[in-house]
Amino acid sequence: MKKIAFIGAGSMAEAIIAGIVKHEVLPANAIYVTNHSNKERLARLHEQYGVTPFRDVENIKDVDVLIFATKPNQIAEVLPKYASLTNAIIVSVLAGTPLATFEATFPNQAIARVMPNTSATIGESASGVAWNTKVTDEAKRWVTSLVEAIGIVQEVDEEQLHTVTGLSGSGPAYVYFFVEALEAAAIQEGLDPKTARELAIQTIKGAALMLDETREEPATLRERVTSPNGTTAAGLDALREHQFAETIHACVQAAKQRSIELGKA
Ligand SMILES: NC(=O)C1=CN([C@@H]2O[C@H](COP(=O)(O)OP(=O)(O)OC[C@H]3O[C@@H](n4cnc5c(N)ncnc54)[C@H](O)[C@@H]3O)[C@@H](O)[C@H]2O)C=CC1
Ligand SMILES: O=C(O)[C@@H]1CCC=N1
Repeated sequence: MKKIAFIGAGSMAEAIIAGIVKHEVLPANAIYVTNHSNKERLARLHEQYGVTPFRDVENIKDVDVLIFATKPNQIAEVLPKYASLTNAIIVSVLAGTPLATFEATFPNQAIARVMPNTSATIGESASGVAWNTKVTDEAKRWVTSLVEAIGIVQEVDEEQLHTVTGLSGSGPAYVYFFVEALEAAAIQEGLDPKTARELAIQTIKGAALMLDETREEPATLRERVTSPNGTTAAGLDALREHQFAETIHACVQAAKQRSIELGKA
């Protein structure tokens, strides 16, 4: 039986654990998890998902896949503790941090850099993956099956992971921010909060499902909503006047740039 271990038990680790457990990729007790010091959080993860908390590397010496999910600035302190686990496939979900950082500790091992997002919680992550040169077909298959359990995955060059982070790693937050703004605007323009929330959620959900299920061009779907000289045209004109596309470009570029900086820290 395969055994995997998470080093770091924060939002991203929990989202991946939730997805893996829900899709029964592995028995929950074959998923080991540790964190810096928060015992209550590990106990809660055990209660909620059935995963196995651990403190000592001895408990996971036969682990098949080791998933690093600490913050980028915590990894230097963490890596030496796991240097003895030379049989494990290494997976990192850290933003920015290059494969080379992991290769310094695990020079002969298969290593995958994965950039998931928190929609992994419900099996809807949009993930990117890049591999090191030591990766075998079997390791690729294994990591891919884990990442597919939490959503879809696109293979990219390592350098492109910075852009993937700016698009889909951080992307859920942009969508939530958009919904916050949409709701606030609707409330200011006369709706009550509950009605604004329900309509905003269903609008995002319906539009996302239309994109996914019809596979039509976003521009085609947009045009179908937009009657000549109608309400949507007026709304879109206001977005253009306020530099919507330029704002989104600045957003993705800033997140990409921050990923590059995190990788150099
Ligand atoms: N939150 C998100 O949406 C996404 C996060 N990521 C990446 O995932 C990683 C984790 O992010 P979050 O879960 O949001 O952070 P977080 O702060 O919630 O979790 C970090 C975890 O690392 C643990 N940790 C710190 N030092 C440790 C040590 N010495 N030994 C063992 N565990 C230690 C902490 O106790 C905590 O459980 C980051 O590198 C981030 O770039 C990637 C994609 C999306
Ligand atoms: O904000 C961050 O740095 C992490 C990486 C991608 C999403 N959250």
